[in-house]
Formats: sequence, C-alpha cells, structure tokens
Amino acid sequence: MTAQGIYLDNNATTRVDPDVLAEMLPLFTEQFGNPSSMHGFGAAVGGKIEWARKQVQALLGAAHDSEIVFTSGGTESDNTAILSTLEAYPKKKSIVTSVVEHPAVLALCDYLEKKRGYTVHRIGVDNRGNLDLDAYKAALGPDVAIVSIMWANNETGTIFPIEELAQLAKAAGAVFHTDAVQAVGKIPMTLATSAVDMLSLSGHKLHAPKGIGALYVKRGLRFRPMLRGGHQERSRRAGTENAPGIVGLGAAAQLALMHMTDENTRVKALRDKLEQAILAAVPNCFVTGNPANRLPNTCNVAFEYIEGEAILLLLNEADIAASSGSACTSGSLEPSHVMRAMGVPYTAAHGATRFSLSRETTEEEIDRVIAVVPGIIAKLRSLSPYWSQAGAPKEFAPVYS
Ligand SMILES: Cc1ncc(COP(=O)(O)O)c(C=O)c1O
Ligand code: FES
Repeated sequence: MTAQGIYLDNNATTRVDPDVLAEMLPLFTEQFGNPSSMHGFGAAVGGKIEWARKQVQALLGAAHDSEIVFTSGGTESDNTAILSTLEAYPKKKSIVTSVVEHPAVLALCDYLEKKRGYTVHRIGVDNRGNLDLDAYKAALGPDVAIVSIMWANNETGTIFPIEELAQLAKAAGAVFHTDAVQAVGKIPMTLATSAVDMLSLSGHKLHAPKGIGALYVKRGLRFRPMLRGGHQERSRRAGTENAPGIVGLGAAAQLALMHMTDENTRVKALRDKLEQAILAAVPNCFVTGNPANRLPNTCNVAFEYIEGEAILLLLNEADIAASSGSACTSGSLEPSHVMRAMGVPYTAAHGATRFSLSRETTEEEIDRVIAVVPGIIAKLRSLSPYWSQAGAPKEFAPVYS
C-alpha cells in the first residue's frame, strides 16, 4: 500500500522499481556521455546500453542481443513493425490484425486503410475473447505483408495462441508481429525457437519508466527504419539513445525474469482470491475474457446495471485504484471496443472493471478490496434505475460461463 492507497491498475502503468531507479541515476549525472562519442565518457554509457540489451534478450529468450532495438515505447514499436514491413514488401497490400488490439495498432491500420489504400482484415473474437481461428486462416494469403496480433489483451488479460498464429502466418509468407506489451515480464517467452518475427514491449508496464520500450526484430528479417538520421541502434532507430531509460529497462527486465515464478504463483493466487471473493459476494457479475487462459495479474469483472465510472469513483474514495473497461471516462458513452467485440451486453459492459495486480500487491491489500467492493456495488445498485426496473435482476452470466 502506497501513500495514495491500493494500486490495482498495473496494466495502465507500473511503479518504477526502486532498484531500477538506482541503476538509472548514475546515467543522469556521472555517466552522461554520448554513447557514439570516441572517448571514455561515451564508452561507459555504450557498455551499459549493451548490458541492458542482453537483459531484454534474456527476458524474451531471444537468440541474439542484436535482435533488440530500443524505442520510445509500445506505440513506437508497434508503428515501426508495421510500417517497416509494409515498406519492405511494397507489392503486398493487405494487413491482418484483430478487433481487440490496442489503438497503437488499430488506429494505424485504420489510417493505412483509409489513406494508403491497404486492405485490413480485422479478425473477430468470441464471447470469451478467443480469436476466430477459421476467419484468421481464411484471411491469410499471398497479398498479406504483415500480421499484427497482440499476445495478451490489456483489458481482459486473455492470451492468444501466438505460436500457432505465427506459424500459420509464416506458412502463408507473411511477417508475424505481436504487440506483447502486456505479456512481457508476466509470462515466459522463448523467441529463439519461435516463429514470431517481431515483438513490441514497453518499459512502463514492467516497473521501468515511461517513454522507453523495445522492438524485437528476428535476425535476417527485412527491416526499414521509421526514424532516419544517425546510425544509432545499427541504423534501425536514429536518435541519441535514451540511455537512462534503456538501462532502466535492462534492470527491469532482469528483475522481471527473477520474479516470473512469483508472478505466476503468488500474484496469480491473489488475483484468484480477489476474483472468487467478488463473484461469491456480489450478485449479477461475471468475469470477462477467457478465465482459463489469461495473464496471471489481470481480472476484469463486469458488474451488471451500474456504471464503471461510478464504481471507480467510489473505489477511489476508498483509496483503491482500478480501471474501467468502458470508454466513458474518455468522453464517450460507448463501452470499450474489447467489450463490444466480445458481445458483452451493454448493461454489463458499462460496469466492466479491471483490477490489475503486480508483484508489489500484498494479501492485506487484496483483503481490503474484498471487504470494500460488495458494499460499493450494493450502494450503486440501490441508486440504479436499471437495477430496480430489473426487479429480480436478469441473469446474463450463463452465456459467458
Ligand atoms: C497492449 C498495449 N499495446 C501498446 C501500448 C502502448 O504502449 P506505450 O504506452 O509504451 O506507448 C499499451 C499501453 O497501454 C498496451 O497496453
Ligand atoms: S461507464 Fe460511464 S457511460 Fe458507461
């Protein structure tokens, strides 16, 4: 528990680990040289950057450290992967993606479709958030330059069968990119033996700072830089390196690897405890996404007949930070595209609430959330016109069980 309360919004961003910060600090004041410089100041920083690259390589289980390109974060990595591949294969005019991607992929695909004449196949999901494999296979063909499908969904934590998808893409002659921003550091990976060609990750989702990330580019893949200029990052990403951020990402990758077992045992057990207690204590709520195949830290519960926004406000009053699956907080009355894609009824989608834990979450915190949530939901329902109209509230849960 921090001074501001209980933080269960780790899929939005995480706290920088104090050990990560400690690794970064000398890069601001003592080791401030430009890594491209031909003197000791520069060489010291260059050495640190190469150390960080090896840590990210280890976390991804990649074959070569040269396959890691540092970027400014998940959005830049996603944009670079797609734009690079389209430029490398100018004759191919189709892209395959999913309806539940992050805007870093979806908005770019919308743009490429509307302004650049590309054909975009957006593969749908079932009511558990699982990808429509038949539609995916049907969309693959000789005209597809790149497939970009996320490893795990940020709202529900649902994990896609990335290896299978990558192999199918490869067989069809397409480059396979995955936005693994939510998956990296939470589940083990061995890219060295994988068909994945490109992978995006972001530092601030794994206890490194905001504004640093990486793109994995498999050795031998055709690559065209998005930023042109100096020869940094082997000419794949021009611009003087964000050395403190890179070193922070390296330190965070090292820690994530060390804590991988904890994430998949203790953190997962806390998530399950929270979820089971809420489901047992609160009527008319259900878990969205695929409970059997998702990130160990994420739990998204849809509370019927109430607004996610109101739930968040009352949680905030109780010093608990969570997140709403609905987009109303961003000025729209529409529920999120992920909830809509899964066909979650409006009466439930508006009440979708995401609790995302981290290795810093304690049992005491989870116990407090368990104690507070049922009262908040009951209070809001007592004020909700939909709830009283519903009388004995309608049961949507069987559709999703
Ligand atoms: C799945 C996914 N992709 C991409 C991003 C964007 O990453 P960044 O904030 O580092 O640009 C996020 C962050 O919310 C995300 O959850
Ligand atoms: S949560 Fe506010 S409009 Fe749906």
